[in-house]
Amino acid sequence: MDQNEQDKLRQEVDEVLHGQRQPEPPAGFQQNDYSNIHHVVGVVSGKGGVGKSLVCGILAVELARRGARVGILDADITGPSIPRMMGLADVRARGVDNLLVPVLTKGGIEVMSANLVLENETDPVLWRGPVVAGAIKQFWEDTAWGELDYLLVDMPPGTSDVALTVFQSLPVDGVVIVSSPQDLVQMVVGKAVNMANMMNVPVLGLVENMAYVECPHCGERIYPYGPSRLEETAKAFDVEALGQLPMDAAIATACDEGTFEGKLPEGLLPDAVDAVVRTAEFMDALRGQGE
Ligand SMILES: Nc1ncnc2c1ncn2[C@@H]1O[C@H](COP(=O)(O)OP(=O)(O)OP(=O)(O)O)[C@@H](O)[C@H]1O
Repeated sequence: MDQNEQDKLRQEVDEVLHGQRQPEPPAGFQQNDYSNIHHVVGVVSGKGGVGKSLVCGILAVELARRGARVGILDADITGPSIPRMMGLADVRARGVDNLLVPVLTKGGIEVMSANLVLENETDPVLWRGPVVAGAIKQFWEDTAWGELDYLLVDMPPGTSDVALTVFQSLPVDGVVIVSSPQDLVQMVVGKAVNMANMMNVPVLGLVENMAYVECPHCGERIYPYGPSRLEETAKAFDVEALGQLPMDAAIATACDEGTFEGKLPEGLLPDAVDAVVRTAEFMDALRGQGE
């Protein structure tokens, strides 16, 4: 790099740092001729292990039960849990020509995940950020999704550069934020809300997972972390409260055994599912106006 180029670069960095200019986003990923994805909805969390994949799975199953064509893009490349949960732990995705073909669950949900292309489910994914971003690009550009009403993206936890790649490169209509009761207190959820706001991605609302335990005898709800702060937190960040899920050993077992899709009780998180459908209808109306 010669002196002129160095000076130009330094000036650009300076302008970005001092807020006079926005960094250039990478060009959006392109859909291929074998995919027609109408709506993309992300499921995010401020940190790992709070049940983001679980909520992603619930939304997928419930939307499919309502008759929608649904896919899940598991963008949690280094910690993919969707295939096992959906009973696909021993299945591998096929390739046709230069395209990957998503794997179908028993209920007809299309899934693409790093675990479906690795030789063994237990192989660790030790890829650096740009390689992980490349995998997400492949799962979008080089995967034959066919016609889908909804593609749910199980996002990597937290606010990493991979999460930024998804926001910047996929046409995300909105995100559902998942949190645990402790996150609501520690404001971890604020990071996820702020990230979505900074990326101009609408927040559909907030789900609180593991909010309570239900007594198996009398059905009483016990709140091990104290009274729920879902409503209060949602209000503080000006987002919708989309419901709570109990801590339930049956859910954990169904995720581990891969029987989730069949065993999931009907009608979980109805407000979250409605929010996804409403957003899709709104986006359709907007796009219709633009035509
Ligand atoms: N409500 C719940 N009741 C019982 N177990 C749960 C519940 N929610 C999640 N789990 C269990 O906790 C573990 C983590 O859940 P999950 O994979 O959905 O979290 P995640 O936020 O997607 O994690 P990661 O950050 O690794 O992507 C899983 O084993 C799951 O079965």
